[in-house]
Amino acid sequence: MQELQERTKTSVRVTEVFASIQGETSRTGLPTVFVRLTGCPLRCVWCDTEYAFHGGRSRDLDELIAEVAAHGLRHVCVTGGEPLAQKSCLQLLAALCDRGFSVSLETSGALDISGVDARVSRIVDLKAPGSGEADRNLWANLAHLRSDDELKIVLADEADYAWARACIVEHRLAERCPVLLSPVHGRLDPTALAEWIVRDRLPVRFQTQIHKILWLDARGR
Ligand SMILES: C[S@@+](CC[C@H](N)C(=O)[O-])C[C@H]1O[C@@H](n2cnc3c(N)ncnc32)[C@H](O)[C@@H]1O
Ligand SMILES: Nc1nc2[nH]cc(C(=O)O)c2c(=O)[nH]1
Ligand code: SF4
Ligand SMILES: [Mg+2]
Repeated sequence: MQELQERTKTSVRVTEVFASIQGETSRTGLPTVFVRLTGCPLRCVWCDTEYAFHGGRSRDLDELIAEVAAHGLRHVCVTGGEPLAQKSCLQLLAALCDRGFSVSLETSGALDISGVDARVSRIVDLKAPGSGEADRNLWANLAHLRSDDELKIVLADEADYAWARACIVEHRLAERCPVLLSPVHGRLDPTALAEWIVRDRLPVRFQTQIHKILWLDARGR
């Protein structure tokens, strides 16, 4: 019996668990526990989290949730790597919701979001051409978005901005959920992006990664 229980225990591969200030999305500024899952099938050229592509440690779900709870915070952000690349991520998200946490998920937009627990706020990236991964966008995800989800487009240059603007019109993105536009850190001038958004009266929210103002590119922050 003991042996059977061991075998049926759910596990998930994790790179790091840490407490920080949420640096992105409309939850920006909230003290949050981050659970960074290992592995990603994409290779965005500007990715700031390449250290999560490999390695990590296989963690039992109950034990992982106990570690999250020990931080004593209400908000939890599951990210990666690409969290949805591991099937057990869906169980992790549901279990965190069951435990009463307010949960957000950061996902690339290349994997199906339809199986994610409805209590989770899903932050879905649309990959612009400058990422090198625009072919991976799963456009069918758009139909699953709810008002408490968010779309995020990270922009490397003005061509990416023009692409994002066209997408917003063509796919009526702003009618589905809030849309965030973010500069690639250290590459696109945030002021230029802010000015384009105001100039074009774009129905989006400008964001930058505030954790990089606070802690630069430190890991686990
Ligand atoms: C590291 S990813 C992990 C989650 C998922 N794989 C994704 O791409 O959404 C978390 C967020 O960081 C953003 N990001 C990664 N590198 C960045 C950079 N250099 N500048 C700005 N945002 C970046 C991604 O676009 C994504 O929104
Ligand atoms: N402080 C902080 N906020 C974040 N929001 C989303 C992050 C991510 O890597 O997905 C992140 C991160 O890595 N650090
Ligand atoms: S999908 Fe996310 S984790 Fe994967 S390479 Fe792109 S930004 Fe990095
Ligand atoms: Mg990050």
